[in-house]
Amino acid sequence: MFHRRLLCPIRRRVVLRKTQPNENVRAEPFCGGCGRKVGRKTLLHGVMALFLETSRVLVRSVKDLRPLTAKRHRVKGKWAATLPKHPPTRLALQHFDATYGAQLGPLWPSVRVALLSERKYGALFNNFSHNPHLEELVAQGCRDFISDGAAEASSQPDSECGAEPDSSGVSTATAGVGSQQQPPPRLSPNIKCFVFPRGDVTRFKPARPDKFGLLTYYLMDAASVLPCLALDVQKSHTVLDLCAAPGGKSLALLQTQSVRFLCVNDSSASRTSRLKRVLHSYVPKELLTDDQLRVTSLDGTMWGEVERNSFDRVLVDVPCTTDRHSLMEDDNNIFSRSRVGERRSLPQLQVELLLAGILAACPGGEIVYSTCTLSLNQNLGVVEQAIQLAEENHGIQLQVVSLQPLVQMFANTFHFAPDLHLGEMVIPHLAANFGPIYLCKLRRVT
Ligand SMILES: C[S@@+](CC[C@H](N)C(=O)[O-])C[C@H]1O[C@@H](n2cnc3c(N)ncnc32)[C@H](O)[C@@H]1O
Repeated sequence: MFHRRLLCPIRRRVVLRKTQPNENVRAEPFCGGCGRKVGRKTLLHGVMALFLETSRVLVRSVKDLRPLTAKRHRVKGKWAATLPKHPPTRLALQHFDATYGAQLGPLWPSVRVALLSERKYGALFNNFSHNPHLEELVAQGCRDFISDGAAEASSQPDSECGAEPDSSGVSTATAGVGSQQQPPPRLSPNIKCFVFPRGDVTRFKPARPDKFGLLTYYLMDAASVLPCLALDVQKSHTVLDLCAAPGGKSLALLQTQSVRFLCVNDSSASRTSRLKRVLHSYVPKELLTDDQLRVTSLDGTMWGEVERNSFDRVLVDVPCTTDRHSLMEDDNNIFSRSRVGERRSLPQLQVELLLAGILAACPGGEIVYSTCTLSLNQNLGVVEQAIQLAEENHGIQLQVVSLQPLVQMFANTFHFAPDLHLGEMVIPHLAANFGPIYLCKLRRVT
């Protein structure tokens, strides 16, 4: 058996890998981490990605960049028998090339490289911990993108979207039915999410517990905070998080310290247990009492049968193709051949969940729908269908609330997809590798 050093542009580390046995031609290089073939083009992209990550040089010598050349072997290695013929990650990439290539056009190659590269995290600061680490984060070069965005927006003159600025310079407008003005969202000063600057791919250290055992920050895709900001939770609101596990967004909502009552639900029992663990690791016991928090494990599509017209705010963060995960991990991958039916029925499940969320909101209440996929079928398609079904089957009228003010506030932190006619989408970019996150806000008129 021979081993060669190889640079994997997907896992982006140099690995040792047994070369393929019984090959007498020049083999394609393989990634030792994920088992994928690595073409020269991808290899180049990987090198470029590494080059951008100047602070984290993983290439130890020029030899590392050489493609793997196979040697002759007589014995067939075991690994060949266990390697799946069609790894789900490769099926996912083929699927995305076909659909997103057409959808995003010239943007797709750069989004593709970013999706295949290491994602960037944000540190959601835990206000409930006795936290001496704020200065530490700032000293490392991190900045709170939320307060920075709000400060930048307040220093700008009136935005282009024709909306009224509020006292803090944040503004909003509605599109869709009636296209009326909306009261502007007021971002809670309590919610802070730290990120390293553009192009800086330094990793956060794992959060440490404070003297009471509460962790000081929660690492999550910083773009995942946007649906929580879009929800615009105000003092004394009741909030439902319909698909809540593992709990990053629930935690972000609690950080606002405005929620009077939060109901967190997830149909998966194991993920609900994880959600409870997260809440107990970040939130003091006295804030987790039954009159402030309810944890349930129900099928969210049935929520309308249980509790209607109740909540001021509803977050519907649905299960989706989780594009990044699908490209990186073969385990539990929705593109595996055994899960084709489940994947195809996702948009139907998403429509049912959004409709249940709409029914759970009170008239005048607001609903935010979000996913972590670039798929039009799972994003705009679902919202359009849910709006139609709400009207036809339940006589509920909805307004689409423009999120342009949020986009303008955070344009220096995230890359947003241009020209979406419904909702907004953060698209991955090598210099700011967050997302994908799609979000769309609806307001119940009746
Ligand atoms: C994208 S994840 C939610 C992530 C979560 N909001 C967060 O920020 O940590 C989607 C969740 O939906 C849950 N789910 C799937 N089908 C569901 C259903 N019918 N009702 C409620 N939850 C469901 C999954 O178990 C999964 O935890």
